[in-house]
Amino acid sequence: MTRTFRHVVALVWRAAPRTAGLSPLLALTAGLTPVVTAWLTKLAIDDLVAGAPARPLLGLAAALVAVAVTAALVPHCGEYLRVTLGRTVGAHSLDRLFTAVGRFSGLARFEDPAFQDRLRLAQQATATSSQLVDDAQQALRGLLTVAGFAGSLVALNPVMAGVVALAAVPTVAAELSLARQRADLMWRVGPVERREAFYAQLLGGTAAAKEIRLFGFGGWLRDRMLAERRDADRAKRVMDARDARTQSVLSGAAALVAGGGLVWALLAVRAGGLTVGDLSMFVAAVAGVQAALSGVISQYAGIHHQLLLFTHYLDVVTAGPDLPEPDRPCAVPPLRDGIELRDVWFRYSDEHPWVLRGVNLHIPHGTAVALVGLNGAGKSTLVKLLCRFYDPTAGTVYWDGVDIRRFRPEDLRARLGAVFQDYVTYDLTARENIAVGDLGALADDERITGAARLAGVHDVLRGLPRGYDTLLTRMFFDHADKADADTGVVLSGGQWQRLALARAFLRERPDLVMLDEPSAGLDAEAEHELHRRIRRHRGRHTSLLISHRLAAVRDADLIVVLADGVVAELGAHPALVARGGQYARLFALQASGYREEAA
Ligand SMILES: Nc1ncnc2c1ncn2[C@@H]1O[C@H](COP(=O)(O)OP(=O)(O)OP(=O)(O)O)[C@@H](O)[C@H]1O
Repeated sequence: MTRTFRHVVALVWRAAPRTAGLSPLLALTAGLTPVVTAWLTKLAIDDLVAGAPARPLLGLAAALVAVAVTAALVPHCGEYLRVTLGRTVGAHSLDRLFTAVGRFSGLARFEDPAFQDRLRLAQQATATSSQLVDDAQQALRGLLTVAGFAGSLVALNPVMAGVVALAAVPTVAAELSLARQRADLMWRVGPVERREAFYAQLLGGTAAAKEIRLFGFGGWLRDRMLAERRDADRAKRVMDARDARTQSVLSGAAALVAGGGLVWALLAVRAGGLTVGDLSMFVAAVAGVQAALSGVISQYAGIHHQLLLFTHYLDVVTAGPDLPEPDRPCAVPPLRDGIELRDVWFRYSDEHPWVLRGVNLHIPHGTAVALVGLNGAGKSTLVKLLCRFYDPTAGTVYWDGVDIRRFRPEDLRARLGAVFQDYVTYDLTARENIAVGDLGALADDERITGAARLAGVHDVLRGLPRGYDTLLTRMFFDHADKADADTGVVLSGGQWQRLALARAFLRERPDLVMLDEPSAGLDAEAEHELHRRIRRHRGRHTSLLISHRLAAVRDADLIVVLADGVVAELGAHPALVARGGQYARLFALQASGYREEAA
């Protein structure tokens, strides 16, 4: 916690040094105002009782007015500073968080549920950092009030200071214990609330809307969501009851101690040991210290909770690289000879089964290689290894004879083009959906339309209500313009797939293009046309095509059949058919399907 606290202070200081410097000054002013008011009141009462002349009295009254005006203004300035500081710190920490996330060049960390949980909590920390600033400021202010009263009382009458301290003890003890319990509760309830949010998202989002309605399992999800909510509420109710009980006992005890103190002070005034002004100071100090302390302690609870969230934030921003980085990275040369996988073994983690069990494969430069195999054979995994999203568990991938671990991942990826099986449909305009393949082309109409033409989607995009600048989502509309078709459209599955292809084609002259089932969403005619275009575009570049439709890969220079984690068959289509192995069997099966359809 101390480490986190130090980091948070440094973060706040870096984000907004001037505002961060001003905040304690305001807290100091706000914290000491009640103490100064109590002092001035005590002095005025003592002067009154002693029958002092009007001038000093008027002076004290003027000072009281000035302090009252300051006390009225400071909270507004403080609120403005607090909100500003909170926003600046929030934006700064969000920037740092996602800069750190962007540095993770592999995928394994993102697929780890514990990391996902941590990232969510870290994001929460950045979103609520203004609360942390607020709590810290309020706590500082409360501490100053307590210290001011305590110092004044010690100077005035140490016995009185002792009585006030005694009045504060039950408050401190109970509030501290409650604060810890509340922080613990938030921690325990967090995962329950996240599960509730997950079910709510499924029930209200578009992703599962079709299946929920078709299969009718909305009620089942709702029950689960409500069960999570009930669990969280039950835990909170227990805490609320404990809170109410403790607070009642506490308030009673504090009132008793304060009342006892008051009796003692009254008797002391009567006996001449204290002045009437001292009595007013005593009353103000007891009330001020008790109020400030209970505030400080509830703010402590808030700070504790926020610091816990920031611990996750720190874990993410200080995490080391997820893939080993080369000490002296090599430049990635243009591919000349080819890519070689030598005895590559891979599994997603020690708990997962082996996916690749010693793959040996040479992808010669300038050839069209097709990768085929049954579901789960490891084809997409192999593509991900070529992009270095993971490192092989054993074995090596060579790029013109150089181990790809000696390159910076971003340099290697700059030479690749790919369409993944699970390509993304971005809720952006058509132009932006293509341009994310190479943001330098965002304003370059020729390149954008060229890529779209190649992917066979240009006519569709040109015909949209706002052409390439049409938003490809109905997500961001408010109620007022939802009937206006110009505000956004939804594409078909095949059209989206072509858009993803255009994104990959945008990158100029990649050394290796990988297409993982690029035509799965296309009709047969469109698929044929697409492959014709890809072949034309490929020119002398190396390509790796994954497809379950073997007719689409028969023209490849080299067909690789992946089975049981190894390369089971390798060769051109005629040779593989002649060999009569798995490829020949699958090809015959698919061909007979088409023949039957034709018949
Ligand atoms: N991120 C992952 N974490 C753990 N296991 C994974 C992950 N991705 C894939 N797998 C597993 O690895 C194996 C190979 O998956 P992969 O997607 O590479 O197969 P594929 O040949 O592309 O299959 P398909 O033809 O169905 O697309 C499968 O058993 C799959 O469950």
